[in-house]
Amino acid sequence: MIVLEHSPHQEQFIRAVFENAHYCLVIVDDRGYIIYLNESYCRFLGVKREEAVGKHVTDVIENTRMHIVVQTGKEEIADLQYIRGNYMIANRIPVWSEGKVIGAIGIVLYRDTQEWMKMNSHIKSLLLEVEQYRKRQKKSHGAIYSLHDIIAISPQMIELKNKVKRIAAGNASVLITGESGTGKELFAHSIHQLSERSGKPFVTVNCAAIPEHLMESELFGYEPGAFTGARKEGKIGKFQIADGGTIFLDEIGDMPLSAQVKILRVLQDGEIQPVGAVKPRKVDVRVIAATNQPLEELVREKRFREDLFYRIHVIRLHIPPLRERKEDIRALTMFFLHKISERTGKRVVDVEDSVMERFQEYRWPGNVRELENVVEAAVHLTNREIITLEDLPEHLLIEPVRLEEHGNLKEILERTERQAIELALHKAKGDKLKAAKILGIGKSTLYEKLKKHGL
Ligand SMILES: Nc1ncnc2c1ncn2[C@@H]1O[C@H](COP(=O)(O)OP(=O)(O)OP(=O)(O)O)[C@@H](O)[C@H]1O
Repeated sequence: MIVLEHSPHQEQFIRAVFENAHYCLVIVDDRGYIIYLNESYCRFLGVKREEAVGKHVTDVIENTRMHIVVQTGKEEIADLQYIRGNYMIANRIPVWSEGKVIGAIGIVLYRDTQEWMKMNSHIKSLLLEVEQYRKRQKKSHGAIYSLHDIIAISPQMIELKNKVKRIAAGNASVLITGESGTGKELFAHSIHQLSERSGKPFVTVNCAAIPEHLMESELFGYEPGAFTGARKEGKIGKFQIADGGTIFLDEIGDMPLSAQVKILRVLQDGEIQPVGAVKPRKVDVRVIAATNQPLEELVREKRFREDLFYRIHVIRLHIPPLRERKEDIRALTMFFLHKISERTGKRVVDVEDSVMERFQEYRWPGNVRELENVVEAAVHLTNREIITLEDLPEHLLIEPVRLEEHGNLKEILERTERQAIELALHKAKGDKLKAAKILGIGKSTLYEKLKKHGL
């Protein structure tokens, strides 16, 4: 710059550096939001500059690590990055000011020459081979979901996804709370995927599924001959398998108190002590825990250690139940329809308006998992391309009245009448005459009521 100040062509030089056609350039701020993307990169990614600037870099560039570089402050030189079907070479350089990282510059080199193509295909075949090994390894100890797999339209969920982007890099423990089936596991995977630990193991432990007397050896392993009945060669615990990566303690509310003390020790000192070992061992593991139980209550009842509770909920992500984010229902339904149709090869493309209305009213006690199961069952049941009320399970059509929610008696009666008609139509497989018979009313009364309820 100092040199350029003396040049009458300063602007042209700067433009040539920034907009050079041979490389792609991106600049992000300290939170990973794009503040500049050069024309080559826009063209390469197929995005408009005005749309990309201001977005989080992970929303625009595949497999980027720019948001991690601004967190770690460490430059990454000549890193292989897979973008749009090709391996590129990326340099990511943090920019510092007054002792703080204020952003980062990313440069992706690509030249459309035969040479590069040759090298690219060579790298591709090598990496394909590596990928096979990785996949095998990941199946047992890897995160398979990323933030892209979390379908979200509601502001609460979009905010949660943004929060994940902010907290993924770093080592702070995360506590994910929410009812069963809300997507806690998906979020845990995504945090790991977005973190600098993503190349290392992601190990899941379902605390509710392990009997209390086996918990310690499962988590921390044991030494050869540690106890009678132990394996001769000893056993490696989940914390050791996860070393360098992340451990996901699902259903942590079910963790016995004896194991809780030991987890506290890992969090405080980074040490584990396998059963029967004389000396502790160092491990570097990030802990993500999830629960659908009110941990605060368990703490009050002395079933969960208070000190551990504070340690694990450095960052808390609360995933709201589906009934509190109704905007997501349509998007999730369409997503599952598409996924299940593809898997089963049965073409089902939409749901009727009445089905969507029912989905919006239903309380979804099993949350997204229940919605997925309902859509799956309906796809199997239907013989049309559009799901109708007849394809839904009965319990979805008639729901118990909750006084506090469903208004006065007139409203409750109206609602119950509508549900009874829907159920009768369901049982009669859409045959209105039959449905009227089931309900013990005349055909014309049924037509009147159908009209009244907009069915
Ligand atoms: N926002 C979402 N987008 C796409 N799929 C989702 C979403 N939320 C949940 N799912 C799907 O719903 C199912 C349940 O999700 P998940 O296992 O993450 O829930 P959970 O909260 O961990 O449940 P539990 O407490 O019972 O373990 C999974 O099949 C998951 O893929």
